[in-house]
Amino acid sequence: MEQLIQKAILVGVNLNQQSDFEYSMEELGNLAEACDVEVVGVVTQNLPKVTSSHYIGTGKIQDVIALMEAHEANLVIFNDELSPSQIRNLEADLDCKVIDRTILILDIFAQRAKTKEAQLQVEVAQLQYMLPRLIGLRSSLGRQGGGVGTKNKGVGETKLELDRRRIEEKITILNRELEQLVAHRQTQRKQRKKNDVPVVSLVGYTNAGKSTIMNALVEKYNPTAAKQVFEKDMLFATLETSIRNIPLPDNKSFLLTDTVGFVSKLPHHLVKAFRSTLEEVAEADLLIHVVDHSNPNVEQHIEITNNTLKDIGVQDIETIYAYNKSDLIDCELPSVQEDRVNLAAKPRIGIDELVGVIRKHIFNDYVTCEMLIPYDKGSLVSYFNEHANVLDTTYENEGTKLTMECKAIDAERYQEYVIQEA
Ligand SMILES: Nc1nc2c(ncn2[C@@H]2O[C@H](COP(=O)(O)OP(=O)(O)OP(=O)(O)O)[C@@H](O)[C@H]2O)c(=O)[nH]1
Repeated sequence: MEQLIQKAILVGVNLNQQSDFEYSMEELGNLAEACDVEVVGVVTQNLPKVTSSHYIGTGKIQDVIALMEAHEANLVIFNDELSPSQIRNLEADLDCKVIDRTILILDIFAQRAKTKEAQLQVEVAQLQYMLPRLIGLRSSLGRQGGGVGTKNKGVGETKLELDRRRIEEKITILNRELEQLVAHRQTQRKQRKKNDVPVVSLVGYTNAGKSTIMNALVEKYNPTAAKQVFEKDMLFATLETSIRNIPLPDNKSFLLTDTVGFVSKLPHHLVKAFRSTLEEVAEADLLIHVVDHSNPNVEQHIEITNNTLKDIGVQDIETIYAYNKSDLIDCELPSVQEDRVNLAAKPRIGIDELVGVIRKHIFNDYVTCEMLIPYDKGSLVSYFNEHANVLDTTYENEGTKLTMECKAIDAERYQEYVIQEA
């Protein structure tokens, strides 16, 4: 089927002079591009309060019509979530399809979802969004085909024909299917906890380079591991959580997880639907907050990520900052300052430095010590060989002498054998 080229006008209302308004419009443009929509014009309005019937004032509607005619646009995208009646009124006046930021993000997620779990999560979010809008949508069914792209494989015309009850039933069925998948993942997570391997989670704004950092670490420390994770220059390339083991040369290891990237105003239904995926982050021992150092909006990206983390209940987890893509700007590379590393994951610069900072955090409850363990306590030597980082073993008259980095708690427990502690 031939794909219609979508040319869009973006519309935003700056309520009470918000300081991040311009940035939020720029982000809307990026989201539209991620959906293969060409942005041909932008209309903005400063308002103390949006109008309940059309969101923007009548004069601005004329501006939108004029721009649409000048650029042959066939789509109008609003920067905020619209009510069903606003969409209906706007479509009647503008005589074209009108969508909002939420639908746009849901659309991108629908296109990107690859695993069964992500597909179910997106579908639930789409149906939840549609539910209160059903009445409004029925009257303009022909136009409101659930998003911008013909590629959208989520809620399409056929689904919109379902009545409210059938949609509710569908949501229940999907949630049940999801529960089973989630239960499986929770079992795996419990197992990991039991194994006592620290979990480190990559978080950050979409496209910051999380997957690239993961691939760089896997390539260096675990090259025989499963396939590389998907890295691509597009928003929300990663929607699913991938987990890789990172074994370090001194027998220590940690698990690294990569998950969905964030963007401002991430739709509420979507965050809710993805909660199970994001739970991985909530249970991490350490977060690596990845930022695109070359992006002029880096401060906003950090704030958006921190706010989203707060929304999903992730607080009080130790965090280090990875200023990625530092090759694209003029700065010292690599460099480490306390909990921050400047690196460039793509050309593989600063990976060791990042691992150094990770180590400092996750293995910081270890102490270096020497123990002299009597020969009749052979099982203790085996224990340390398994649970500590043994640097040297010698056999003395009185017993086995281990020089090692062990858990501080073990050094305390077996204090009677400690002959030297650093
Ligand atoms: N120049 C440069 N480009 C990089 C660097 N790291 C990543 N990139 C590029 O940035 C783009 C995004 O990288 P990803 O690793 O997919 O980003 P992500 O954070 O996983 O993205 P989402 O899945 O959208 O959350 C890709 O085109 C990468 O090749 C870097 O250090 N330098």
